[in-house]
Amino acid sequence: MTHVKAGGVKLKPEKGLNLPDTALGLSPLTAKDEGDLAAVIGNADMLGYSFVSRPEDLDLLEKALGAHPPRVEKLGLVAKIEQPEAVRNLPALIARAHTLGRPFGVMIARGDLAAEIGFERVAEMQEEILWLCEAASVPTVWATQVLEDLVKDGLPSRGEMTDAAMAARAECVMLNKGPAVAEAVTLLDTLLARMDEHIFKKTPTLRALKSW
Ligand SMILES: Nc1ncnc2c1ncn2[C@@H]1O[C@H](COP(=O)(O)OP(=O)(O)O)[C@@H](O)[C@H]1O
Ligand SMILES: C=C(OP(=O)(O)O)C(=O)O
Repeated sequence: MTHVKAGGVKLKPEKGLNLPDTALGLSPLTAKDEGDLAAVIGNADMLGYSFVSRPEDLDLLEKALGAHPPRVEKLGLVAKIEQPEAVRNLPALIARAHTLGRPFGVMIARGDLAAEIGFERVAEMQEEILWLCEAASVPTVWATQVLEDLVKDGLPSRGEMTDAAMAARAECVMLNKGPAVAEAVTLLDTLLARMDEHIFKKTPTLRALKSW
């Protein structure tokens, strides 16, 4: 441990650990995930795939889904982009996803992404993900800590209002759970409607892409 808030913090149980400089060689599809697939297929409209980083990861999931015939074409797939490798491989991931014949989207999973690439690089990588996805007509989800102070404590910070408004550049926004999540939905609705009149997506400078 090299850095901690003044006064210290308690590590909560079952928290994940990120080891950004280590190739863990973990599969993004665990035995538990495979066991849960039947319930997902039976109940959900889409499936969020955490720590997907290579096109082969998509094949792995597709194969596991194939074990539950008939094929559910309509089950959407959302690739949660949370590692530098996933940003680097995003064009290949999108190309492979387009062969699968199911709705496909990308989540900018800023929680793990920040832990993996460093907080100071998140905005930059977020841009890169938005550019690539716009070019490929892949819908994006602006996720993690959106209006977090409002959702948790009932009052938004100034900074998070701007972040939430900028979410208009994605096709979808994810809110995390909390007591004031209903207020956040109402506020987001207003904010995004205002931004709709204001901007259309983004104006990329199309600099050379380099995720890491
Ligand atoms: N580099 C990695 N770091 C952490 N988890 C990984 C990694 N690669 C694959 N995984 C898999 O992803 C799972 C974590 O998924 P999950 O907890 O759903 O993540 P999220 O934070 O996106 O919700 C782990 O069970 C693990 O098997
Ligand atoms: C969306 C994310 O994952 P989780 O589902 O763990 O919040 C994230 O890491 O930002």
